[in-house]
Amino acid sequence: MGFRGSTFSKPLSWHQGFLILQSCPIDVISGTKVWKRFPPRYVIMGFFLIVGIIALIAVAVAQNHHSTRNSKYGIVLDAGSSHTSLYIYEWPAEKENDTGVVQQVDVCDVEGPGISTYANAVKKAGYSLKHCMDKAKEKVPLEKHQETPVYLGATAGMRLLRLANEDAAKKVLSEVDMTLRSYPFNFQGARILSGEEEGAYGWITLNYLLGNFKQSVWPQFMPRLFFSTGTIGALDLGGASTQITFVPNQESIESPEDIVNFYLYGKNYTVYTHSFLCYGKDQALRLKLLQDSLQDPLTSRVQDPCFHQGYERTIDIADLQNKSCRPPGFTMSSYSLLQIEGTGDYEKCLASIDKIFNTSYCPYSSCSFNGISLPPVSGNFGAFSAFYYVMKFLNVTQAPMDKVIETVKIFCSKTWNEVKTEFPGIKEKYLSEYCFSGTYIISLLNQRYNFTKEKWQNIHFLGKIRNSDAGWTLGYMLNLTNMIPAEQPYTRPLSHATYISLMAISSILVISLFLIGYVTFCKPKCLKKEII
Ligand SMILES: Nc1nc2c(ncn2[C@@H]2O[C@H](COP(=O)(O)OP(=O)(O)OP(=O)(O)O)[C@@H](O)[C@H]2O)c(=O)[nH]1
Ligand SMILES: [Ca+2]
Repeated sequence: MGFRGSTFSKPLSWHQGFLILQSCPIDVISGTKVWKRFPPRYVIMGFFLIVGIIALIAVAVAQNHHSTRNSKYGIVLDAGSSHTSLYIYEWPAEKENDTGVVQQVDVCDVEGPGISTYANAVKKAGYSLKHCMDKAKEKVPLEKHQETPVYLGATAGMRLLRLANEDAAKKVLSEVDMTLRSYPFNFQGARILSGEEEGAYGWITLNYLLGNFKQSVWPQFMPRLFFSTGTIGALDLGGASTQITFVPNQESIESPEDIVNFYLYGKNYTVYTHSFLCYGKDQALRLKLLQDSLQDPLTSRVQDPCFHQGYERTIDIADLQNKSCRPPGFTMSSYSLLQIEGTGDYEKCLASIDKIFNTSYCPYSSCSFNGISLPPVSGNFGAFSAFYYVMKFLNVTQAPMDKVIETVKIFCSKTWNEVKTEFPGIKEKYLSEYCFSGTYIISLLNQRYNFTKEKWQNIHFLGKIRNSDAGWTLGYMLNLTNMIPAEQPYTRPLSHATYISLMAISSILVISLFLIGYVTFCKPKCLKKEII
């Protein structure tokens, strides 16, 4: 490759060569091809700019590359009434106290039912967890095993077992404890959460993942009206219990036993939370079936509007008459099997569901049901677990309340054959109960919690937030690992990535402006004879 332009009568010094490259247009000849003429200084500018951008991208990538080297892990097992799930969380060790840095990296659903069903075969309770624990050993780097905390929290299923048979509950927990202790992690215990804990930790999870606890530094310079530092309420529908948790207007709080006070990131939160045992989706259905069977204690055949026309189910009454969850006015029935025949009628289903709630008395200015105080619901809510599974199936997670009611009404009126044909891949246990579940959710949210048509629009049905499942487990771990500081940790106004990017952009701008200014204002003359 050679250069053709001004002819050189004698060898050039490097300085003259540099001046030539800078100042006069030359032809770049490659082989026999003469490339387009263009001013070399633009070549130099472009070259430096490209090099600069590549360097900056490399810095940004290197800077943000998340190596597991400084990562920490935590494992939480959610031993629910219907099933157990194992969650693995990871976070950068150096950022422990920031909000929103912990993220869920894996979830394993344990095969089989919840651990409370192993009351008569306690060994299976521990054994059932092995597969997921073995997977966790592979997922968490070997060198981190010893420092990784493991927690098991059991919820309403075990609360009911403890009520019915405390000794069996203890045996199940000790089997689970023994199994988890046999793994190389830092086991921190297996215990039954209270309903209030389950509600409160679910609220913490939602607001942590949404970054609502972070008191942004900007409001100190900007009026608060530009930045909402509010929190979002939490609605959890499990199999055996349901929780409602939110920050109400302070003057509307009337039942101190439903209040939890948090001091997080330098701010006080007075949170209302209540857990309704026996009002999770599965137990509510059992309450309704028991209630229906009382209509005529002598007959064992019941027409049920919450199941589709043509659907039949035979239920063992003994199974229904779980000692802990019973409807008001319950009496033992004289027969052992209950035959259900579906009739598929939303309005009648709603009416039969109403009967499992006692709304005849309220010792407060406002109640949800069964004499429990409920301050007026206000603000945004995240609704997860079965609230989400059911609304997602019915495809109404974003729909207004009227549309939800219309959809459930139409779905309930379908015959069982139509439903099975339309949804061939759905588990029959779930598919047969969506009519009941959808109606139950409407009854609970609209009639019991008084989410009016307007307030319904503030309910966000969600399964995950930024890849982490909504639920109590993350909040539980954050609390037990002290990753939610009472005081607001010092945070720079800009995140590190934003700072680097801004620096990079301004450097490119400065360099470009300099080069443009140089090219524009000190136009070099073409090389005079005398330089050569
Ligand atoms: N339709 C549907 N239902 C589901 C799914 N997963 C769980 N469920 C049901 O939804 C209900 C709530 O599920 P979970 O939130 O896991 O309930 P849980 O934690 O076992 O119950 P609690 O101990 O009361 O919290 C139960 O009746 C489950 O059987 C799903 O993917 N689809
Ligand atoms: Ca649950």
